[in-house]
Amino acid sequence: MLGALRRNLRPALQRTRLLLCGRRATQTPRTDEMQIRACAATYHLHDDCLALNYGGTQMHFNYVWLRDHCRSASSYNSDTNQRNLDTGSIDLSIRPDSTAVEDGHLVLTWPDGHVSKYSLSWLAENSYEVKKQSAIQPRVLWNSDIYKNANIPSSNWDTFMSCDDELKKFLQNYLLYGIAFVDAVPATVEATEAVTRRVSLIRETTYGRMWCFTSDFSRGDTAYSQLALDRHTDTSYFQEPCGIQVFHCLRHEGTGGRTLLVDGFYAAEKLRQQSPESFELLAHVPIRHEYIEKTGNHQNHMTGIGPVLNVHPWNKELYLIRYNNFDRSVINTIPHDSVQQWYVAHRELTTELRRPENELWVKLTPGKVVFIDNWRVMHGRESFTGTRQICGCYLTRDDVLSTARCFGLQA
Ligand SMILES: C[N+](C)(C)CCCC[C@H](N)C(=O)O
Ligand SMILES: O=C(O)CCC(=O)C(=O)O
Ligand SMILES: [Fe+2]
Repeated sequence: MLGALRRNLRPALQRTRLLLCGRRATQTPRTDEMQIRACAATYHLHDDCLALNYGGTQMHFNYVWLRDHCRSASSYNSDTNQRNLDTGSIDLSIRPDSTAVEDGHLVLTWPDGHVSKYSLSWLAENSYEVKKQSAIQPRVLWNSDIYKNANIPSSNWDTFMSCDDELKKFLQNYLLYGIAFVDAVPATVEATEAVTRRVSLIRETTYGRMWCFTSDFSRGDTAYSQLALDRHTDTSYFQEPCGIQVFHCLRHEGTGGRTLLVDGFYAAEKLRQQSPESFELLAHVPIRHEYIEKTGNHQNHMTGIGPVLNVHPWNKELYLIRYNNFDRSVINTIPHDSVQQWYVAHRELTTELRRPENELWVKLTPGKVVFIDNWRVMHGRESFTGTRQICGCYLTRDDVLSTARCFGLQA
C-alpha cells in the first residue's frame, strides 16, 4: 500500500520541484494563489492545523505535532533516530510565522526563528490519513482450503540456515499466515534451538528455555499427557502471552497425535461481520487466565487479565487473541447482567473456531519444525498412543517482528 502510494507520489513530487524550485512564499498565500503555484501540493493554514493536499490525499497536521516532529539536527538526532527536542517546552499554542512549499518540502519558520523542513513524501507517509488506509500488519486470513491452496513452501534447513533471502521469505510467510515451517531439521534439541535462534531470541519461561516434553505428567498440565487438547493459545495467563511457539516432534512411535492449527483472526473476523456486538463484548470485557501448579519441584501461580480479542484502539485491527478454555480462570470481572451476553459471544466465537473447514491438521514428524503465532493461530492436538516427544520453545514477539522489519518487511 505504501509502496503504491510512494509510486503515485513520485510524479507529483517531480511536478512540485519543477514548479516550485527556488520559489519561496514568505507569507501564507491565499488558497487560489497556492493552487497556481503548487498544483501538486497545496496547503491551507487553519486555526488548529495545517491542511496539506498532496498526492491526491487531504492531510491535517497539528501545529504542536509539526514542531515536535521537526527533523532538523537540533530537534532530532538522525544517527540514533531519537528526538532531541524537549516536547514539554513547546508552546501549546504555537503557530508558524511563515509557511512555504519549496523543492518538495514544506518549510515552516517558527516565532523563535527556528526553521523546520519536512519532505512532502515523509509527511504523506506519516500522516494519520494515509496510515489509516493500510493495515499495521498485512495478513492473509485462512481456513484450511485457503491455506492449502496458497501452496506456501516450507523452508529447507540448509538454505534457511545459510541464506538471508530464504529467512526473509520464511518471515514474510510467517507474518502473512501466522504459521511457517522449516523441513529437514536434524531431530535434536540443539538443531531446533539453532533454527529458532536464526529467527530471534528465545523467551525463557517456567517450562525452561528449550523444553522437551512427553506424556509423563512431569508437570501439572494436560499437555504432559496423551489426551487430546482442543484449540487454544498458550500462556494466556501471562500479562503478555508468548508471541511465538515452536514445535518439533523428535519422535513418535504410536498412533494419533496430529497437530491442529486454526487461524483465530479468521474466526474473529467472521464474528465481527456476523455479530458486531459480540465482537465488541469480547474485545472489551477483561477476563482472567490462571496457571496454578504445585507439583514436586514446581510451584507456580500465574495470572493474566485481558479481553479475549485485543484490537488496536485507533484502527480496530486485531492483534492478540487469548483463548484457552483449560486455563481460563473464575469469571469475576464481569457484572452479572453481562455474563449471559459474554457466554453467548464466547459461544459464537467457539462455533467459528470449531468449523471443520477452519481446521488445518498436520502430523509433525521428525525434521519438521513449525513456528506458530501464538497471538493469532490456535493449536491443539489429537490424543495419541505410544511414546511421543516434542521439543520447542517460545519466542518474544517484539524480537521476531524486529528481525522481520530489519529485512524491510511490514510488521
Ligand atoms: C509447551 N509446553 C509443553 C512447554 C507448555 C505447555 C503449557 C500448557 C499451558 N496449559 C498453556 O496452554 O499455556
Ligand atoms: O502435544 C502437542 O502437540 C501440543 C501440546 C500443547 O498444546 C502445548 O504443548 O502447548
Ligand atoms: Fe498448547
